[in-house]
Amino acid sequence: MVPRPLQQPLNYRGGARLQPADGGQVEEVYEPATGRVIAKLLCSGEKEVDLAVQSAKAAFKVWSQMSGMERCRVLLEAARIIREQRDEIATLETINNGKSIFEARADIDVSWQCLEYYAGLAGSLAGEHIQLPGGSFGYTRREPLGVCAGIGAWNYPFQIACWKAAPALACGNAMVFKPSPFTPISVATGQFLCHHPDVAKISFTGSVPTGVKIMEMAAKGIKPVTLELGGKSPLIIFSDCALENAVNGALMANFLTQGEVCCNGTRVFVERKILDTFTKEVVKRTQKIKVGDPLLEDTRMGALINRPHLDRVQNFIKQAKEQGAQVLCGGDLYVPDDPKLKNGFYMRPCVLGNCTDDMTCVKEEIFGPVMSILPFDTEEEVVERANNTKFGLAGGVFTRDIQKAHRVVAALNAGMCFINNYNVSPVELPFGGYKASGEQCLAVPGLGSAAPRGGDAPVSAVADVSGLCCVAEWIPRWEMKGKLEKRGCGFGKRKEGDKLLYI
Ligand SMILES: NC(=O)C1=CN([C@@H]2O[C@H](COP(=O)(O)OP(=O)(O)OC[C@H]3O[C@@H](n4cnc5c(N)ncnc54)[C@H](O)[C@@H]3O)[C@@H](O)[C@H]2O)C=CC1
Repeated sequence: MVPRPLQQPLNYRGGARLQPADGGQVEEVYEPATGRVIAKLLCSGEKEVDLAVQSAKAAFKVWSQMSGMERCRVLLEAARIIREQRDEIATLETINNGKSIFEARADIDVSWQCLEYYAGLAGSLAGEHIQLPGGSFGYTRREPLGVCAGIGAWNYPFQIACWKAAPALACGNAMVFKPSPFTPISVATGQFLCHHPDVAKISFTGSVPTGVKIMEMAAKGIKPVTLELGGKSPLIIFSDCALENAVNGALMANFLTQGEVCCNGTRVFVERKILDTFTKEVVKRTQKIKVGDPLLEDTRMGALINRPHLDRVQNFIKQAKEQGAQVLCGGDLYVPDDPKLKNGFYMRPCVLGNCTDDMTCVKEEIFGPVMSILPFDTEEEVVERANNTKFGLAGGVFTRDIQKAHRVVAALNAGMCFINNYNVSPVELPFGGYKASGEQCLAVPGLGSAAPRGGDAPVSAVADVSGLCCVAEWIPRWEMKGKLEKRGCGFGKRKEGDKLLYI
């Protein structure tokens, strides 16, 4: 595992890679798999942010005047380049993030598919013609906002950049994107962006506390924001489920990307009648997950993002034990045999039993590979408990009773629901949540129930971006049954009374 040394500066603006014009504080970037420093990052200051925004503003003048079809061609070309370099980008993503190469490849596929999807929409964005009395008429135009700022989290670095950029660009906006390097200066960079008078909209993915700050900053400039924040989603397993599929779903819902996924279903409610059987099977399967070098093809769980985050996840487990939860498997640090990985940030995936709703591990987002199992007795009870959270990002139900399935997901206060499946997010569907999970969305007629992610037009709302799980490839990871045909079981939910069923 030899990462190529960075040959060029990281900042990209005005068509070239450049060192930041100011800031200049050096931060070390770690490789999660080995714990070693793989790059030194020169942080960007206020002047650099301004130069990036000015560059985007100049690009906006040209880009916004292009027709949708012209923008479509450019986006398709970008998608093609990413597709051709998929393996190389995925390798860098794995080195950078610690997730398995298997997952990283799927993330890159999602990224180019997202660009293709919005390229396809760009040519058909249109306003409306409205008849008025006496033969008069009015019309609406879809207009881009200007320069949009995208601020991303670290768990899906490349994908988040594409999710935010693709819809913004398709609609004629320009974008300045700031990834997450985990530094105080990077926060300042984000703040400069949010406060910049030439930034018209902010699209943010990250934690709830930062989301609150972003909203406060945006309010000062009266800028629209789109927030994709954290979650603590419920996964409800009824006794009439197909057990093996439900077990697979629980693994998928908890251990994807080392558990560092906002929409993971980490509160696993299991109907008491099957609690023992289900738990035993989940533990057995969890113990078989291959943890280790993320660049190896058969690795199914890589390293967590960094040491402080690993410590944080470990603390959640310690606290869970103190509060009475029982560690049924995993939760301990893992040191791979390969000596070059011995300083990596690994842990074994953890299943917690004996959990109750008031425990910290059940209430707070851990953002690591920790599943909490909670028994329940009735449908009414479990729906109430599932909704008893400050979050509302996703939810899942496993049952053979299709009426019950739809009844329960309709009752969940969650932006995305899965039936007999989990973490399937085709690009055509909206992605976002309720309550502190932060989505602010607008339905877009003609674009499905898309929600704006990356910048949109004031008179027209805009396109959304959704992550696209490459279903056919994802599912075999946990050996879920059904593969593509299971797609018919999922659906996205935009707001009450406006649900999008997809078949
Ligand atoms: N709902 C969704 O779609 C997703 C949500 N997330 C959430 O993201 C969180 C983990 O990501 P982190 O990177 O740790 O989140 P974070 O909130 O610490 O940082 C996110 C980004 O905001 C920047 N930032 C931090 N403080 C800022 C400030 N005051 N002003 C402007 N920018 C600032 C960071 O540098 C980074 O680029 C989890 O809570 C997770 O649930 C992650 C992925 C997807």
